[in-house]
Amino acid sequence: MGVKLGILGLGTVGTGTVQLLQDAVGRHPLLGEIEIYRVGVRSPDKPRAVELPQSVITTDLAEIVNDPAVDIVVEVMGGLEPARSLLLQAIKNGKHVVTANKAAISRFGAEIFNAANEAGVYVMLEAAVGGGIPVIQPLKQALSVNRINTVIGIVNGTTNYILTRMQTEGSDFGDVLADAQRLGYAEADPTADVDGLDAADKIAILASLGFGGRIHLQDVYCEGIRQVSKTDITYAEKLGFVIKLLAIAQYQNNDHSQLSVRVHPTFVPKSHPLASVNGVYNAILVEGEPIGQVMFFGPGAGAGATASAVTSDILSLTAALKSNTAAPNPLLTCRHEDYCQVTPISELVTRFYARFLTKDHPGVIGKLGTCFGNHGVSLESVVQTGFQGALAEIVVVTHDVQEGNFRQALEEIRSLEAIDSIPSILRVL
Ligand SMILES: NC(=O)C1=CN([C@@H]2O[C@H](COP(=O)(O)OP(=O)(O)OC[C@H]3O[C@@H](n4cnc5c(N)ncnc54)[C@H](OP(=O)(O)O)[C@@H]3O)[C@@H](O)[C@H]2O)C=CC1
Ligand SMILES: N[C@@H](CC=O)C(=O)O
Ligand code: NA
Repeated sequence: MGVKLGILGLGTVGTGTVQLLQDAVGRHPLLGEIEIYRVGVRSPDKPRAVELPQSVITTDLAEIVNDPAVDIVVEVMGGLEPARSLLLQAIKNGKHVVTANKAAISRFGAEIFNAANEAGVYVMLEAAVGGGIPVIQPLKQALSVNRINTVIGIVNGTTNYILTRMQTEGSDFGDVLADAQRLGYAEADPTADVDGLDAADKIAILASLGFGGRIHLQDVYCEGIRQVSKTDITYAEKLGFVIKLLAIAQYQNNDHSQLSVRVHPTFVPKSHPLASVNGVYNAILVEGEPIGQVMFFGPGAGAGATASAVTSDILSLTAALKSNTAAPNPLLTCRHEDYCQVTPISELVTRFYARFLTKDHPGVIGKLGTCFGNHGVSLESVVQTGFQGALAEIVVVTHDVQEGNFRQALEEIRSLEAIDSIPSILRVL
């Protein structure tokens, strides 16, 4: 007997998934056993890129998760509610679940996974991080024998696409964002992409898998790309860097009591493997013992890529249903009960890039140096390249410094009469 899917949502990802399932020839033979049984949408009369019998489509999503005939619920509708309630209801009804919804998992993961463990069903989420890149399954299975000490990646396709085009074409932020929306990369509300919130959801999920405990989303430090200007992109280029929105989960100095989880635009040295990841591509670099470094690279958003991840989860569940064993597979379930202790951003040790606009007074660079020195911040380079109107532009890159000390130095610098403004402060990898 076929495995019956109830799909919630027929937008970018839902449509891609249906297209893949309807075109099964040459793919895994088990796909032939999967039936698209019900599909839930908001607007049934919307023109669709896929053909489905009218009887399959419904606007009553509760009916899908409560239908005893449905084996697997595929949640590709997005948003927090009603997605959360529908997922929980499906689980309560004993259905396995596939979701691409990192926003719901990063916020309600504990509730959802506890319910799933209690009901003896699986929650699969390969599409939730890195789009089509297989990264959840490797962290849960193949890499889980390693002690992980770093997960660092470019995990938002929209912002990587925007930064790449700003860098290569000098394009304006707004125009490029509109293109990312048209291409189906951006979230329904692109604020989640641009302000780093989508990447924060994703690194919370990856950190949880890599570091053996749940993550409170509010512990993830998050900055987006709104403040990244063409001027900073040009300085980065001159200094041998590119600017990337990085999501990082890492033990500081190999100290397991110091887990830092954060998202921010970052100066990445051009020689670093993440520096050449451009456009909608994502990459996740995992460092563990004994394996060393492993990097996952591929398309991080878009219909086909994300459908590949969703359908691979559907396939794994189909195989589990077919194998008919009662005991849950411990490699597919969530084993976490406790939360990780996350170190505050003020304790981060990193390098910084800062750009200052100053009055053209003699001795300004010396005064900056004194303020930094007062707080133990040592400078790697100081450059004064030009003027913005009547104001001189000074750029500094520091050596490693504790963030709290750096911020205190900036406070002192802000109070200097010669300082007009500090338009940019970015961390350096
Ligand atoms: N787009 C991408 O590249 C990626 C997206 N994701 C995630 O996948 C999920 C889906 O994203 P995406 O496909 O882009 O989103 P879309 O906005 O394109 O599609 C959402 C779909 O869900 C339906 N829907 C939404 N809310 C309701 C509701 N309350 N009742 C009934 N139907 C509803 C919509 O119906 P209708 O069509 O009638 O409006 C639409 O078909 C999100 O969680 C997203 O974060 C993950 C990886 C990549
Ligand atoms: N909006 C997201 C979609 C995939 O998760 C992105 O741009 O990466
Ligand atoms: Na993935």
